[in-house]
Amino acid sequence: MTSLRFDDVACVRGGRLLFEGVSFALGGGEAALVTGPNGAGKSSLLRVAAGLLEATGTVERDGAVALADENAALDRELTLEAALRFWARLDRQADALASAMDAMDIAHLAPVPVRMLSTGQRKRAALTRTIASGAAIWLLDEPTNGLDTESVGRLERACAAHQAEGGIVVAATHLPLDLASVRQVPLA
Ligand SMILES: Nc1ncnc2c1ncn2[C@@H]1O[C@H](COP(=O)(O)OP(=O)(O)OP(=O)(O)O)[C@@H](O)[C@H]1O
Repeated sequence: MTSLRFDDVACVRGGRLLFEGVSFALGGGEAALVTGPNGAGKSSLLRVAAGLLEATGTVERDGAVALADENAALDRELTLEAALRFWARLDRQADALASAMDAMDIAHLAPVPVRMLSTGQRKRAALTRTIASGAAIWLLDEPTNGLDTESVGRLERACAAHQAEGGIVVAATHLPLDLASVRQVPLA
């Protein structure tokens, strides 16, 4: 059963305590919104959840994790489709790519080199990579940054579908994001 649990988690970065006493537990179908001012540690919390950053306390995850942050890691010289296909093959999810591209409405951008994409298009591409990953736990860092209203709706529907299939969504954001079965994780 997919799950993500933080119990009394604290994180120190650059000699500074970012957060402490963070506890929450998510099961399949549930979501969390991580909020707080600039520098509060939202991105750091997602990296802790992904196992990329050390913290004290207990972090338990059951399920594969996909982190969508500002580093989309898409080859700028490849076409969008080729860049996404590279990751989909590695994730053994080649069959999932077309529907993920449709979900974020980027199929028409398939032949465009990644370096020519606009900010919002690049963001939609990064989210497509997560949607196509097959991972049960999505960690989304400022996922609506740069997205137009329609794209925010598309992302919300993709999250709803993922949760309906038993997935978990954790989003760090300053902007509203409508997620089902959501709890707040405020960082001071
Ligand atoms: N590699 C690093 N080494 C040391 N300190 C870092 C490192 N990366 C980030 N920090 C610091 O950790 C703190 C929290 O950063 P983080 O990116 O997690 O905050 P955030 O809440 O996501 O901020 P924002 O709302 O601006 O995106 C900041 O003070 C930042 O300078």
